[in-house]
Amino acid sequence: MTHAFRVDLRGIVDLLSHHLYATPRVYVRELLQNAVDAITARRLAEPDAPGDIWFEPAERTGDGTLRITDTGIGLTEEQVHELLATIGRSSKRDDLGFARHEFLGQFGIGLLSCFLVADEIRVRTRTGDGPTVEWVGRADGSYETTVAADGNGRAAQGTTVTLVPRRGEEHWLRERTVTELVALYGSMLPVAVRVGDTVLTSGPAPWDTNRAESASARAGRLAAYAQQAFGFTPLDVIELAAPEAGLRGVAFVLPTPSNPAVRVAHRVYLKQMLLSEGIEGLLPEWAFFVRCVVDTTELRPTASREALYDDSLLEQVRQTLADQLRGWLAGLGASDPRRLHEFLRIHHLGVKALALHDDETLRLVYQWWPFETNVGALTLAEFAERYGLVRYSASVDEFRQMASVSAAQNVPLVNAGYVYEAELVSRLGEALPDVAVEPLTPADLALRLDTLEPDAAAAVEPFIATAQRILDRQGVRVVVRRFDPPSVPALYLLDGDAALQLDLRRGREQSTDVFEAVFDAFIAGHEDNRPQLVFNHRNPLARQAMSTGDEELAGYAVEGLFTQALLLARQPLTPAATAAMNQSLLGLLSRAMGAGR
Ligand SMILES: Nc1ncnc2c1ncn2[C@@H]1O[C@H](COP(=O)(O)OP(=O)(O)OP(=O)(O)O)[C@@H](O)[C@H]1O
Repeated sequence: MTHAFRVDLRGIVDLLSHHLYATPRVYVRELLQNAVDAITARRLAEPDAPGDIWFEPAERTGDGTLRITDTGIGLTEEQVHELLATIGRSSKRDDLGFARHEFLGQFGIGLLSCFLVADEIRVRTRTGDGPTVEWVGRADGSYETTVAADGNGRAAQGTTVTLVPRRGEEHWLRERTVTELVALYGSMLPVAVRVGDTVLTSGPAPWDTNRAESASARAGRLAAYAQQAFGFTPLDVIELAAPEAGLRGVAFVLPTPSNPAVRVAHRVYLKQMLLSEGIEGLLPEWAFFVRCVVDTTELRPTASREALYDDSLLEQVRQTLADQLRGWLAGLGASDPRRLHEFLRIHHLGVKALALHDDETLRLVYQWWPFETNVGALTLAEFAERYGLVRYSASVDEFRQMASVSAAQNVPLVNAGYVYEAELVSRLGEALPDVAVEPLTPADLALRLDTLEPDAAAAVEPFIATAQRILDRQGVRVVVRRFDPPSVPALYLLDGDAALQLDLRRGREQSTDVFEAVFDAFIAGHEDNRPQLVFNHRNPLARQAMSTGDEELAGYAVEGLFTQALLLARQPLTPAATAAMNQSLLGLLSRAMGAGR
């Protein structure tokens, strides 16, 4: 024997309230939507039928209930049983079960959201010349249907829904809340919506064009809209259109930096009714510098109406809108460089992220974004024009170590150590074939420092041996070179490999016996990858330290110059380095004051 499923309405309401809808506010949206759909359905056969929706909040009805009346198509008694009392049944799907294009609803569950705030839903409805049908549905799952006696029916075709509040939820049905929610969801609807005596529909969408309006008046109006809707005055407004999804709208460029890790939520209307203010995924991830408001006729909502269904149409729309944002950005360089500068100052992170995948944006960064270099702030275009080769450091630390020395050696250097920059600069070579780029690491720089003449090299051997013995415990390799500027006595050079080796050595020092062998395996064969301390033979003080016969003094000088070089390279002082600094400072002080010997 076949049985039909039975549904526990209490369970369903709990499911809706706790898992489907984010807030009870949506009950207003669902009621509005049903009223609009009913008017649409009536107008299919009767194009001039009235289109009015009227909310009477608790203060007005006087008995704590909320009434909402529409001039829509209404329902017959049979339809009431079939549609109102059957969860999941909707009149807005075609014979094949697809959502019908002209309607907002489709799932056949929206009315249930009223149980988030009401214990009882009463419907009085009349279609054509038929009798008025009354339906009362309760949150416990029971319902009754009656046909109103002659003389007690509705005067006109349409439907009135009355919500009897649930205990503790009465505030949802009061005038202030209802007005706020109707204005939020319904202000752009093409039918007249009233709460009490106040009309809350405010006509066309903000982005609709009006021939009588000047461009600056339009810009001012849209800016005012952004201020009221989102609380900021946009840096610029970008027009959006994706005809494949019947989508129109605007993107407001944020006037302050936004966090790229946080996806921006957009305000999306579906057939002129607000779907949600928190729709994500409308734009590609890199577009975190705009907030949009759009209306679409074709994109599909999920059943909760809190999100858009992520299908191929949405993917296509994302591409279309991405192209429009890119086009705006590219055009700004030509039309309004000042604004572009301002935009880049605020949103360079987003633009750089985009430039990683998009050549046009990469060219924009190349042309307009000022990089830190060791010859002042320059755009890459200016840098390439002046020096031919774009030599760059891929880390801020390495740039700091190399900046002054490489400048003194006529090696102009770009700091590409900030987020995305190294990848961007290295991509320049592929995207712009005329631009030559080359990374520079401290190890490369060390190779460019002049070695000593054989005699001089032999003379400093004993010093190198002493210095190396002292600095072995610091994990650095001692080298003597000649380089500019002569004012720098010693240079601490640490590149990526050396940094890894240093970490491994520190790890080994702190590890237990078991892991020592593991660390050793990684360290083996990489002894020469230690950071280098390069003494400058051109620096008088360094040379004095190299030639003094006083071994104690030389030792203090080595430790002192080492810690100074470490600090100049903005490296952290390890306990061993701190000990070396103290020893050197105290030793030198005591020598200077003649207390030692
Ligand atoms: N004001 C109304 N006038 C006429 N019919 C209505 C009205 N409200 C609801 N109905 C009927 O009841 C059905 C169920 O409504 P419900 O809101 O639960 O679902 P839906 O609007 O079809 O879909 P969705 O779950 O996407 O909102 C509708 O399909 C419609 O036929």
